[in-house]
Amino acid sequence: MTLDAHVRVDRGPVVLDAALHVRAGRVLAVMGPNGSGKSTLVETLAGLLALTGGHVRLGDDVLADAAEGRHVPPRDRQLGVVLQDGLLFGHLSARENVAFGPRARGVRAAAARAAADALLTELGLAPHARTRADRLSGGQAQRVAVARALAARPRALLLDEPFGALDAATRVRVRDVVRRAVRSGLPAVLVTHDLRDALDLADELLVLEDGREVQRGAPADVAAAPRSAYVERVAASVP
Ligand SMILES: Nc1ncnc2c1ncn2[C@@H]1O[C@H](COP(=O)(O)OP(=O)(O)OP(=O)(O)O)[C@@H](O)[C@H]1O
Repeated sequence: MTLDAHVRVDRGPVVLDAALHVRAGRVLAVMGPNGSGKSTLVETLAGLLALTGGHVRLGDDVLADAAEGRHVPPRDRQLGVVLQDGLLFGHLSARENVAFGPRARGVRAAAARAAADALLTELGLAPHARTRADRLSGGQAQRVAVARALAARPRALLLDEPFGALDAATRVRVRDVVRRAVRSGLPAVLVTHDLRDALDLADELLVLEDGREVQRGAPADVAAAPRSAYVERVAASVP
């Protein structure tokens, strides 16, 4: 299953115009300065924003096409999405948040709970399975959001800064869980401000500035030959 998109979205001062092609089992990292359009890209792929031009396809499935006026609603896209504002159900426990998607798909309660617990354990959250989401720390909530995205048996992953609130050791652990999920056969788009995430996890790096692609390639190649001051700064941040 390949995620293939060319998205054009007019948003205030920035017009996002970006193309991507991510094969199953591969990760495309997206980096860029604040306001460059990274979240807009993820929200558009997820179906939360309408295209003003272009298309979003997943395998043979057309999720959006501006010319045809087609727009599949977010809940019908079967994507695992982590947005910047995690949007967990605050009154539900971590486990109930993660089990929510499988339950909605008709998985029986005990099986959904067991799957949620397995994911929470992998992500180091077993002690917090029963904690209400609104009582979790930022880094704990972020991991619950990752678990929830993976639990939904998605056809692709869209992750907007999913590691931002994590300490270094936890970050490595969560990256490993994401890597395994991707390698099982999902295309993934990962927005990050940390080049180490791209170097560690991504096959390709797309750099956006002002809504446009300024550089694209294997993460190490992009870092080795910066084509903008932003990329130069990012490359210098990793020894
Ligand atoms: N809800 C919104 N309504 C209108 N414009 C928005 C909205 N959210 C973001 N924008 C604008 O869209 C542009 C791109 O924002 P976006 O959030 O996609 O950037 P980003 O690259 O994800 O930034 P950051 O690194 O800060 O998360 C910015 O000019 C921003 O002001």
